[in-house]
Amino acid sequence: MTSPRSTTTCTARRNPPRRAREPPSSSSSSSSSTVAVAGAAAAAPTQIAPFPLDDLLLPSSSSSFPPPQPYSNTSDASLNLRVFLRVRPLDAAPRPRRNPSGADSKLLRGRSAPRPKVAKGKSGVCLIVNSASSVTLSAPPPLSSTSALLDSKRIKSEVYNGFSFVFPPESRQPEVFDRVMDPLLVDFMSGKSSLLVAMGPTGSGKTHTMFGCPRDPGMVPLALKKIFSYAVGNAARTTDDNFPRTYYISMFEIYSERGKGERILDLCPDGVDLSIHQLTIKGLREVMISTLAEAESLVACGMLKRTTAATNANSQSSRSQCIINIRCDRKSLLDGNDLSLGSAVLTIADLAGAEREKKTGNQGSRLLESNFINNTSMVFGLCLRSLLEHQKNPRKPLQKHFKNSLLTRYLRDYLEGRKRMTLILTVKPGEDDYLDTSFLLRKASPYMKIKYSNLDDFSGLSSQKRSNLTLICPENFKRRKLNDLELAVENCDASANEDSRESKRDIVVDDSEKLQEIEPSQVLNSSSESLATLDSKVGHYDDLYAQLQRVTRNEMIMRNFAKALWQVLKQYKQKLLESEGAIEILKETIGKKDNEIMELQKKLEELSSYSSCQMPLFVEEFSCRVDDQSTCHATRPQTANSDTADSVASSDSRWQNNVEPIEQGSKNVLSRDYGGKNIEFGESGVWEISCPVDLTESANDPLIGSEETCVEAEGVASNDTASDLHQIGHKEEVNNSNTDCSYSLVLESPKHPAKVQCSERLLYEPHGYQEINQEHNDSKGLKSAQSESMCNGSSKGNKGPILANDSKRPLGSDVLLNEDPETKNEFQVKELPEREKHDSTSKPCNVKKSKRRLLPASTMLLKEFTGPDIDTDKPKQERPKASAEGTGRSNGSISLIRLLNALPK
Ligand SMILES: Nc1ncnc2c1ncn2[C@@H]1O[C@H](COP(=O)(O)OP(=O)(O)OP(=O)(O)O)[C@@H](O)[C@H]1O
Repeated sequence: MTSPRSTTTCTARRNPPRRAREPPSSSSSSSSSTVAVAGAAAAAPTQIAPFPLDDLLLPSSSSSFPPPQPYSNTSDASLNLRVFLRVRPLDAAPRPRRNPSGADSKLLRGRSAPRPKVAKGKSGVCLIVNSASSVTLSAPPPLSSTSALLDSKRIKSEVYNGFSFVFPPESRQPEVFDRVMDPLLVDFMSGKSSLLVAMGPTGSGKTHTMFGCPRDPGMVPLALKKIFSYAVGNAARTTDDNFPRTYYISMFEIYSERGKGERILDLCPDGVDLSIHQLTIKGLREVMISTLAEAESLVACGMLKRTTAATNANSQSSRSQCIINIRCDRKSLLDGNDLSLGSAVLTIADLAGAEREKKTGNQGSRLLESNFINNTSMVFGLCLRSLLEHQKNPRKPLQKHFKNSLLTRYLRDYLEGRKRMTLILTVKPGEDDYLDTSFLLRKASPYMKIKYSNLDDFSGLSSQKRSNLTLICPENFKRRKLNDLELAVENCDASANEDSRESKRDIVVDDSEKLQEIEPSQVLNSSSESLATLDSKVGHYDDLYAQLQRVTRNEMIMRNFAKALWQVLKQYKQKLLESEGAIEILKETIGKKDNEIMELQKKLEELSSYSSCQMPLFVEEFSCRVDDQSTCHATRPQTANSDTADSVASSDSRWQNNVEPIEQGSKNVLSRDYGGKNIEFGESGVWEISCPVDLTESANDPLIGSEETCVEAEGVASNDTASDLHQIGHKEEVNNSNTDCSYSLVLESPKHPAKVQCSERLLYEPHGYQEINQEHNDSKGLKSAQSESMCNGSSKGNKGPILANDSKRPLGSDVLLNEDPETKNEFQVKELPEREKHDSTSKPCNVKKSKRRLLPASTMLLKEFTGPDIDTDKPKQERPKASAEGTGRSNGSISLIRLLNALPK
């Protein structure tokens, strides 16, 4: 640590040294006191007399403002961030400075400082101070008629209020000091760290406010002056505070040279480039000061060293973020102990002002500096905005914007709300400055809503501790360990009463509330220890108390976390139980299904026993019986080569050809079509129609049983309807030998001829065909006619019209069979002209396809047996081919036989 005297001979690195001027004093008395202070301080030791808080709270002599109140004494526990606004005088145009010469002037090397451009004829203002906390910002009138039109809908003026105080242009530095700096000083001397930041566009007066000039000193010189004046004043007094304070100053700037990243420069004499680690800057010199003169000299050297340059907006524009730290350390020197009782730091930051390239006219490296300055300002604003949003909605995480610049990394504690900060915004009220001013006010005015409710930066002085023990927290207790503190307590109080100490420690550790109840006077009376010793003990109890609070807070956090974890585990357990219940139900269902499968397998095994039996031959039968007992009966014979699917197909065709009208007595069957499933009745009467089994359908799929039964009737006469043809009943017959089966309908056609669509498909495994016998049975006399099945060679694939030319038909009628190209199985039956001549009673009919398809129960049952492999709705071509092995019989067919046997007769 360099002594202050050695630092007075500093070497200005960048800016040439200014001519030292006597700092002006507000009054002659203060001036004389300053001199006296300097003289006294020169002879005084480095430790400065204690700082009485009461003196600070006295009305300020330099102004008529009410006495400053320390922020921490405000009744509002969650004090908002204080945001002051200072409006620069409009006519305080920056005076162009002479170009700094010499090697120190790196930034202005090789060119003269440009004169700031002063707008001509624009003397209007855009900012008006309404009250002590409110301003109105008005947009300047548009320059052209076009922009006037465009801007006509814009908001002309905005009111910003809620500022802690608005300093009008005519306000003086001491007024600003009283409002802004004095309360900070009170806190600072009370052991609380704080930060004052000046923000604003370039040339708005930040540096002027913070540092001022020798004739008009700013916040820093005035603060130093006040600190040392009180220190010296109290040194002459007798005071009960035996702990003198020591003050240190450190200064540094963060700058960017030619855009090569951020750098830190120690502004103290002989300072070098530094680096930042966490919140501390490695190698930063801290100069202990004991007099005001030393402090002012040190600050002046630092300001001369600071990087500045001339721009169009400011002849001496700051090109870096400048930070000054004033630290107050308090130590106990009693009993030979050198024990730090805590320290507070007052940080003052003068940020470089945001710049617009258009205004500053910066180019080259100056433009790169502008980028760095604007970027830092933006990051600083982002940090505050994030803090505000986080406080509004704690679910929003506090963004880590501070990582993006060295300045914000250094000020992290303040930007995350752990330490108190004060903002002073500086603006220019000119119309030309409207954009800059508007931007700053819009961005920074919301920061007033930032609250300080959880500060962890309290370091105590003895007087403060005695009055409010619960608020005291050491400045740097984070860096201390509990064991060290206990050891320090023992060292500093070797002569203290052991019992008293133990009891106090127990009080602190066991019950913090009891500690608050201890009156310092009682402690003093009951103990022979000196006040200083007691204070040191209390300070260490505070450390313990802080540790205790931290442990308690951690315990609460862990407890809440455990509770939440327990709830989650309970929910998982409940879900697990539900899943186990569902698994049990599924197991039961599976067991039932297994039983059913077992039963079905047994049935199938029984059915498979039929496989050894000889499969009866196909019998296709068509019978049509009328009410007068006459029966038309057609039987298809078994063909010789019916073991194959082709033979079945051919037999199908023959059967189609075999469809013919049958005339029986007065009842005339005009036509019937097994394949087309159309039967037309020429006259009224009661008809029983027995639809035979369509064995041809079974040819391709032996697994399919009774496929469908469609019955539809409608009258053919013009006025008839389907209701004229009544279905009286039906029956299904299957003989015991399973060789034939039929589905019979009893229909009544009382008035007019009608047509009936009727079909039943019972699918057997093809085995063979018998000869077809057509019989006509009549109760009065048996008329039988046998005919061979006719095959005109058309197969299933034959799509052309088929002329049924069966010479052996009883009535010798020709029927034209048109194969439906879609289904290939349904045919339309039309009578030939010869048939019309032959039968005068016949009428042409309009054959319509069946529109209603009914699945018989047997089909559905068969589906149940055989499963999804059987799909009767599929076209025949898609079904699996039947096994050509005529001897074998599939399970489906066997199941079908059993089903048919089970049908009610
Ligand atoms: N309140 C004021 N009263 C009188 N003069 C002022 C006031 N504020 C600023 N000025 C003058 O305006 C000029 C620019 O001020 P200053 O250098 O402080 O601006 P700045 O905001 O620090 O700019 P930059 O960000 O570029 O450093 C200075 O010459 C200063 O004397």
